[in-house]
Amino acid sequence: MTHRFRGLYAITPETSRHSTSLQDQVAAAIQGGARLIQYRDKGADSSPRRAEARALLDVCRVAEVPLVINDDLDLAAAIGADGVHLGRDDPDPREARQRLGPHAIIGVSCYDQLALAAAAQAAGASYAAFGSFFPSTVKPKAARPAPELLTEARKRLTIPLVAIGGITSQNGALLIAAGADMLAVVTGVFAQPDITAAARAYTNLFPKETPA
Ligand SMILES: Cc1ncc(COP(=O)(O)OP(=O)(O)O)c(N)n1
Ligand SMILES: Cc1ncsc1CCOP(=O)(O)O
Ligand SMILES: [Mg+2]
Repeated sequence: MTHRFRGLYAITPETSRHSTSLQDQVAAAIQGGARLIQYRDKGADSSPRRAEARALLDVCRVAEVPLVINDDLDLAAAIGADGVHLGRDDPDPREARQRLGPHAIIGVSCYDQLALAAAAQAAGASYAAFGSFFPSTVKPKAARPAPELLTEARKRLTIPLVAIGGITSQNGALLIAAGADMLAVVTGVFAQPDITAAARAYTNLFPKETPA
């Protein structure tokens, strides 16, 4: 069986609200092999966000690809999403685990800090995310770890490792070689004219797993 946390992790862009179009974009990313989808909307307006998240959950359920909600534990619980991604300004991972249950995906941002990742693992996180490894227009002020952080994290942690930030299909391979299980990407997938082809280019960076 292919590992659940291996491959492209596609994170939705913040665009004007056209939920049909966002659904189509996510479907295209899944078509290109995305293994995990995150709905990331930093807007304050919770009502359209709920509708959009529900619509994406429909797409993800049909494709049997998990949907994670960024920041908003209440929204994740309300729509029955597969999990939530939490950063330093977000709810505690222990609370999320309690609310969403033992099988939920609880992702935690660890920036450039191994200590945060160790704490996240102890708190029941499903994966630890590090980055931004490269300059990102989505989060220009993010911490900038070296890829070697992934190698160190691999030695110290047992949970899967997600790399994020300015990742392209050219620079992604070095992060996988350093220890990343997943590449989390916004621009390199969703700002491209052919989303499926763009997603496929990341998917192809991961060696195909042969059935046992
Ligand atoms: C997979 C993944 N990694 C990191 C982040 C960033 O989370 P956070 O630091 O909470 O910042 P916002 O995304 O909420 O602006 C993420 N969303 N996903
Ligand atoms: C949410 C987030 N956290 C660190 S970098 C980043 C944005 C990633 O977007 P992109 O893949 O376009 O650089
Ligand atoms: Mg956050």
